[in-house]
Amino acid sequence: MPSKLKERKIAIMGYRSVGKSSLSIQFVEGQFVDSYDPTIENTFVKTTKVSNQEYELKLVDTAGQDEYSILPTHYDIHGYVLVYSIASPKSFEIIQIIYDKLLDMTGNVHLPIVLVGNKKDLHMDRVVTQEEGRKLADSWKAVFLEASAKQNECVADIFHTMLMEIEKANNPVPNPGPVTCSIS
Ligand SMILES: Nc1nc2c(ncn2[C@@H]2O[C@H](COP(=O)(O)OP(=O)(O)OP(=O)(O)O)[C@@H](O)[C@H]2O)c(=O)[nH]1
Repeated sequence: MPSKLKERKIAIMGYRSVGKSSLSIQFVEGQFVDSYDPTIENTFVKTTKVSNQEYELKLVDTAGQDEYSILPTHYDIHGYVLVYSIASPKSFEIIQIIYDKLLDMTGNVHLPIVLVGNKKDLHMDRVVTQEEGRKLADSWKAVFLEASAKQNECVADIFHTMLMEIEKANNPVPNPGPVTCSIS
């Protein structure tokens, strides 16, 4: 018997211009837009299936944050996708500040988080190594992925992994197995 549709809300956070909107649009609409249009706040909705469970996924694409930003408050967020660009050291610095603020804001010691190093297609401009990203995610006990919204690499994995992390947080069960794009 098919299980009931579950509703899940995910916030996508990170420094300006790291590709939060591009990842959302790639996942929801299957396209990449090369122009840059700063986001105020946008919500995307998509139904998707993971491990035989149907989800209605609401993606809250937030306005880019910096070290001085007050994080947007939503009380019904199930998980957080934290994005930096592998070509921007500043965005990697900021993601750590955002993480600290998130823990402060929610009062939780552990949140379902997927850390994403986006723009992995920009090989020549890489300044944040895979190792640095993985280490940071390990320190948070979060999942780490590198992705490219431009080349649609590992984009669906981000959101599917996020849903699995939320499931795990809600009812700890044995790990369903590795995801192709996760780096551990
Ligand atoms: N090469 C490359 N460029 C990307 C990728 N993802 C996004 N971009 C580009 O980076 C710029 C910023 O992308 P956005 O998706 O608007 O970034 P954002 O994080 O939503 O930006 P804010 O709304 O300011 O927070 C745009 O010019 C995109 O085309 C990627 O994977 N590879």
